[in-house]
Amino acid sequence: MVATVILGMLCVHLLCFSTMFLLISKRLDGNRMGMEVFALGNLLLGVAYALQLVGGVADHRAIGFINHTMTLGAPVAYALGAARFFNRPVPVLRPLLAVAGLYTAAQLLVQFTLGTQARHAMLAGACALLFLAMVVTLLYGMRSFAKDMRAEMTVFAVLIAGICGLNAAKLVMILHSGLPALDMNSGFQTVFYVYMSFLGTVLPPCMVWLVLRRLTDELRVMATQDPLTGLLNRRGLMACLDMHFRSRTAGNAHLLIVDIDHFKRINDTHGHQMGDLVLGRVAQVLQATARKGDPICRLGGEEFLVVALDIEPTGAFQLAERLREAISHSEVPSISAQDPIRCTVTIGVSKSFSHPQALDAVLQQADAALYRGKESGRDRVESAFAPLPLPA
Ligand SMILES: Nc1nc2c(ncn2[C@@H]2O[C@H](COP(=O)(O)OP(=O)(O)OP(=O)(O)O)[C@@H](O)[C@H]2O)c(=O)[nH]1
Repeated sequence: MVATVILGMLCVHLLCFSTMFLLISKRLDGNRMGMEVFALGNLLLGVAYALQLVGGVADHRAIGFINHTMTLGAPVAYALGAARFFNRPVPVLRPLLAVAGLYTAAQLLVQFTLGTQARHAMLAGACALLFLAMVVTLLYGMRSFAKDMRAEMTVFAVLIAGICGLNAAKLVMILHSGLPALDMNSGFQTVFYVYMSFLGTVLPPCMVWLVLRRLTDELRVMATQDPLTGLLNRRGLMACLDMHFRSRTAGNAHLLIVDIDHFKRINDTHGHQMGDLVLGRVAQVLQATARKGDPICRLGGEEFLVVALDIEPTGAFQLAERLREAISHSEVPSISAQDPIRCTVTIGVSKSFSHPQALDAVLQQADAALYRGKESGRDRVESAFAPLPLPA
């Protein structure tokens, strides 16, 4: 009786959360993060349990076969949904239909050769294996594709290991005691459905949490990154500097403004699309040439900022020279099969600074130096401090 009531509540739970997942997936235009597939998984399991309530556990009519196929289809759907959550573009309907077809055929074969007991044992065994595969994938994911979600993956692995163990126990009990092991009044069935009900309550909020995490991570990136070049934007740079100067050991920094020369001419001659490629190339060269860890940002248009951290004025000037030279030697293949495009940059270097609030002041210094560089003929480095002799 207890297990039957729990099963009924579990049905309602699964179907309600199926609707909720579907609504969430409709709101997630573009990347649905697999929510529509999780909705399908819940629907399959909810309907399977509803059929079980109607026909009884050991039903060997058509309804029992459909129930088993749907029960097995649910974890397959969850696994496909998880793959989509981790950006694997897996198909859903075809694999599910294939599993349904194959499993129904296997059920018919087992039923007519070995009987109902073997068919139930097969379901418990297949579910245990599927859940075991999920636990292994989750443990592997913690070390590879889901490194940033270790805590969440651990929770999922522990919860799914529980249902894997219960299915394995069910298999052993069916093989040992036959169909009476499936009696809804038995202690085992009560434990089984209490645990399933616990999963049905705990897992959906965990799923919603994962989606929320993904969305907030994406928002954070969008708020701090320049979409064209993937470099930081001004807000991202401020956050980086805040973090850097919070450290007690942080030394002085210098700000470099890098401005592409005659960029308007590149746009006018080769088109805006080519101009965008040049911006991307300059961004790559800056990243490859500057020291690892030095924040680089696109200020807007054809202006970039590089913050050289923990550096003396001579070093900052030398870095600016290195950047200027690397950019003047780099090429962007032309879309229209003409000669590759080259560009030069003029760089203004600020005086040293040691706190993030100085950003506006050092920007002005570097900007004034940049202006002098443009006035003096471009493709050069100017600094806000006294000219330094460059090493031979
Ligand atoms: N392709 C492309 N062009 C942009 C973008 N943002 C700004 N621009 C263009 O960049 C050009 C900047 O021109 P100017 O400010 O006159 O500078 P410049 O031609 O590089 O001249 P100097 O800096 O004096 O050497 C303008 O034509 C803008 O339309 C962008 O995201 N993509």
